[in-house]
Amino acid sequence: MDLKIRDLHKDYGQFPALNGVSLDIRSGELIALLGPSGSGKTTLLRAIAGLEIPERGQILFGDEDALSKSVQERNVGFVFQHYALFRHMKVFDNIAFGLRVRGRARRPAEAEIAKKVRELLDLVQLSGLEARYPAQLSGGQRQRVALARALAIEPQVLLLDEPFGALDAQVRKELRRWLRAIHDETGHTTVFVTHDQDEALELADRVAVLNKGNIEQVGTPDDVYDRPETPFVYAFIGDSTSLPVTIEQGRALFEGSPLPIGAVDSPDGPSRIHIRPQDVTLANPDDAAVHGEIIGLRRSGAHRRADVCVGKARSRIEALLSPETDVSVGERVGLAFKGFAAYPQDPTPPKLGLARAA
Ligand SMILES: Nc1ncnc2c1ncn2[C@@H]1O[C@H](COP(=O)(O)OP(=O)(O)OP(=O)(O)O)[C@@H](O)[C@H]1O
Repeated sequence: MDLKIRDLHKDYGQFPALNGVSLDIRSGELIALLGPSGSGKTTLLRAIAGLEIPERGQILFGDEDALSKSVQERNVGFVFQHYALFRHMKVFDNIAFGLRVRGRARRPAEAEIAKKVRELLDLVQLSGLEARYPAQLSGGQRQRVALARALAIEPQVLLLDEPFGALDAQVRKELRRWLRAIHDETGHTTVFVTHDQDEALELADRVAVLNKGNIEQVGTPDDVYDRPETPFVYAFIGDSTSLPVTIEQGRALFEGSPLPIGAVDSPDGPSRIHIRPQDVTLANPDDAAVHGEIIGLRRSGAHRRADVCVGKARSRIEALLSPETDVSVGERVGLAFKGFAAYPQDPTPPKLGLARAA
């Protein structure tokens, strides 16, 4: 079942939560809606489910107009961040619920429901726990029950709203891999809301990056990370810091001096050079065009991160260093850049570059 969303608008009073969103979701695809808090992810998911009525636009399930259908008719499976399991029902009955409440004509026989529930318990690796109540399960187990319950109705589309948001980091990571494996096994068209970029990049076939009710970019994890189309996507996905520059005939001038990053394919005028911490290397301060003072050093997983203050405006540039790098706070260092992105003040189009020594 593929999904087409066309020019969707949803306002809350004067506030446009969705501002003309268009998105094609392919059958069997796992797509992540990624964006900061308030960017419209949940509103878009709820509009697909039929829980929000948009002011304008179109939602097609295959070739059928979904907006003229009720929530029930759309037959979507929904999993929320805060497990909405029925507390007074055992795991088995929670999973069976969606099948049991169907009208008589569509309701399977109880033996068939039991078979389906057992298959799902197996799929979500909870066999043996069917007689427990939700209160007797861990958070991760409850979310797996919620997923089994959503899958029981054989939904046309599976919608997941930060399903692991309330869980601790280790459990989140495990469930992420587990969800991907289940998706590969069942092949449901799945829309997954998250504000966690690692989760989106690791899990999804494609990522739609939302900002202020608009989609800024849709692409594979590699597309959005390596080829961000807007400064927002560059800054939101992956770490980066930036320097104010002036572009003059393809050269980037930082406080009047040319940066040794080669030609910048960007219009003349004020601009910013954005740099990822892993693209910053330390150099001899007497030879480097950009130099500054280390104002902070901290351990970050397998690396060390250094904050370097550069120029008269004391712009902050972050560098990712090997833990053995022998530097200390207060030290003067030079900086070289292996890669960068330049965005004119008027933010399109982006120009990504590989820095070359001048
Ligand atoms: N029922 C409502 N009434 C008024 N404003 C709302 C309502 N629901 C959402 N909004 C506003 O619409 C915007 C988008 O909300 P939405 O929940 O879709 O964002 P989100 O990207 O899912 O955020 P989060 O990651 O925090 O859940 C927000 O600014 C929010 O305050």
